Amino acid sequence: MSAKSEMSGLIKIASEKKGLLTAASLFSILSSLLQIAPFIAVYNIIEELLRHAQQPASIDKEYILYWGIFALIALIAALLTLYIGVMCSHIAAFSILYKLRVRLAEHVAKVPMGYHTKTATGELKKIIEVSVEKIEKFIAHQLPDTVCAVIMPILLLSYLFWLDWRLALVLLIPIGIGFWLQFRMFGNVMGQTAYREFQHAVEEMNATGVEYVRGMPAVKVFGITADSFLTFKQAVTRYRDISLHITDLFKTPYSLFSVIVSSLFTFIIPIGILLLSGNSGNQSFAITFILFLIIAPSLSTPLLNLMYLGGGLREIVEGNKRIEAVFAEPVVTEPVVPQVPVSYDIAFQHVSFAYERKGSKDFKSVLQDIHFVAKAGEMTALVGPSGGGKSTIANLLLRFWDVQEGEITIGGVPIREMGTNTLMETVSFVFQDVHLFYDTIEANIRMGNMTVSKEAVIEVSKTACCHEFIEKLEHGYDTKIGEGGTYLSGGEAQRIAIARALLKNAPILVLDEATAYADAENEKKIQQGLIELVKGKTVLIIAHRLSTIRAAEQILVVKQGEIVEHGTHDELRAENGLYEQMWQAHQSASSWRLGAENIISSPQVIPAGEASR
Ligand SMILES: Nc1ncnc2c1ncn2[C@@H]1O[C@H](COP(=O)(O)OP(=O)(O)OP(=O)(O)O)[C@@H](O)[C@H]1O
Repeated sequence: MSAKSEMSGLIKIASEKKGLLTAASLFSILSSLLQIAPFIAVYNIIEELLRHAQQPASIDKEYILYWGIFALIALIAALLTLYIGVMCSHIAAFSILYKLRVRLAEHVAKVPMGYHTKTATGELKKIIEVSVEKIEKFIAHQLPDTVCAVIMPILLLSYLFWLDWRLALVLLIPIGIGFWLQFRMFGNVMGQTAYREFQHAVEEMNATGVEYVRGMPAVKVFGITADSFLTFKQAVTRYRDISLHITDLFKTPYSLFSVIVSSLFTFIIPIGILLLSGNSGNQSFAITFILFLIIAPSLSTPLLNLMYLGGGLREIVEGNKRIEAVFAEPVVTEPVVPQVPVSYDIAFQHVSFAYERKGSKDFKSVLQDIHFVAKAGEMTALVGPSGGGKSTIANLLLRFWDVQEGEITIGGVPIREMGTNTLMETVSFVFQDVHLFYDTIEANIRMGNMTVSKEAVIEVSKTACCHEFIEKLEHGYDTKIGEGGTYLSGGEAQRIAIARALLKNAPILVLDEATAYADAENEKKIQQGLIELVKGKTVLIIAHRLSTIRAAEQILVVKQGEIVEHGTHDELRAENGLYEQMWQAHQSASSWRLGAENIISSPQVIPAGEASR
């Protein structure tokens, strides 16, 4: 991407508040102009002092006072206009930021859910927080600062040219060298690549640092061989190497630039003395020369600022690219006239699906020709080895991704024709990894249905076997999750999620390893409650513990993206195929885990994948 098109994205964002930003720039220029005024005052004061150097008594004190007051007023006005300019740019920045964040959040809510599984939450959080914050830096600071850094030297140089073109011309030499050095640092491909690599190294180090801290238990157990430790170590080493490379690359141009730009007056001293020596009686030239010596250092500040702005700009451009990448994610297509199903059979019709590999246009085929009907009012179970594609089948029902081949229908209506809202109202989902919000337990359960009574909340909680432990908490249903040390175990969180899904009372219920964390006793209780509550609903259940789906009207055995067997528990056992092997492994694992007596009727955890191997 060219620098021009990189910048155009930022300019487009900034143009949303064109009026305010134009005002900010105008005030910035005005402030730059007013900052020159004290130099004019100094020039006139020095001139008056030198003119009467032989007879100090004849110095026009009023004249000096006049220019003194002029300089003071100009300085106050410069500060005031700078303040107004900064206010305008900040108001513009924060309202743009607000809109940008809202637009991002709205867009993120509209992209297929699959996007959230491939994009790490931390990455998205960083884009919404950090990258957007950088836009603030650009609009509120960079834009007015750049205007100032460009306009101020132009105005000063014009004034100096007007005073004495020969000395001003000499000043252009170091300034020209300065710009050339700037270009060498940030403008050329090598500098840009190095800077981009440096940015990536910083991000990688931050990300792996977080991972390292999160994975501390594994690091403690596996020590320096723990993956997160090694990756973090590599990231730190890479950061060191690229920092050294950048330092090496920039050390000469950076030092030269700083030295040259900070000592502009050293360039005019020899020329000034030369001109003065050939013109020793010219007092007015002497004053001009002094003024040049005073003004030249003030040219350094905006020029040095330009250099820092150049470096900062790259960071902002990179941040903006990330924001644009989020906006470029296609949203779920919504039908023009959404259809509402009247019955709730789920049908997968010759569905094939492949995941897009991250960062490439390659696809990884995961499901091939999946064809089945999950009848309304019945329980359909998906079982099979790990990685076979069970969760993918369940996720496709919620349009996490759209299928590449075939069709998924509910009550005969293709899910693409239903509209997201109708689909979400029709299907209730309990994931293996539950997310609970930082809110009360009751609010977390009510998410599924805001209008029901407290009694109904308690009722579903009893069914999901969470009422008992909620009652034991200090504030019962009003306990805020995550506050005052209230943290729930995986099993407890899952039971709350089941209660939430039950309260939603949607005609279709999908349970993806919903009771995986429950102990055998609780699982049995939840099952009994569920049997009552799911009567009349279409249930799609994924379970590794085969005992939990024994009663399902239909069991589909999924292996390597295909349905290899289907039938009831008894039919599948009679087939003597993969299901029977899994069942046998499951049975022996249960007796091995629990002992020969089989104290609890429901067997213990053993992943089907392991069992089938
Ligand atoms: N978001 C994703 N992007 C790319 N590949 C994925 C994604 N999710 C799953 N896969 C891959 O798709 C295949 C099927 O995964 P899926 O989770 O559907 O299997 P599963 O049968 O539910 O497994 P398990 O029983 O272990 O939960 C696996 O090879 C997995 O690596």
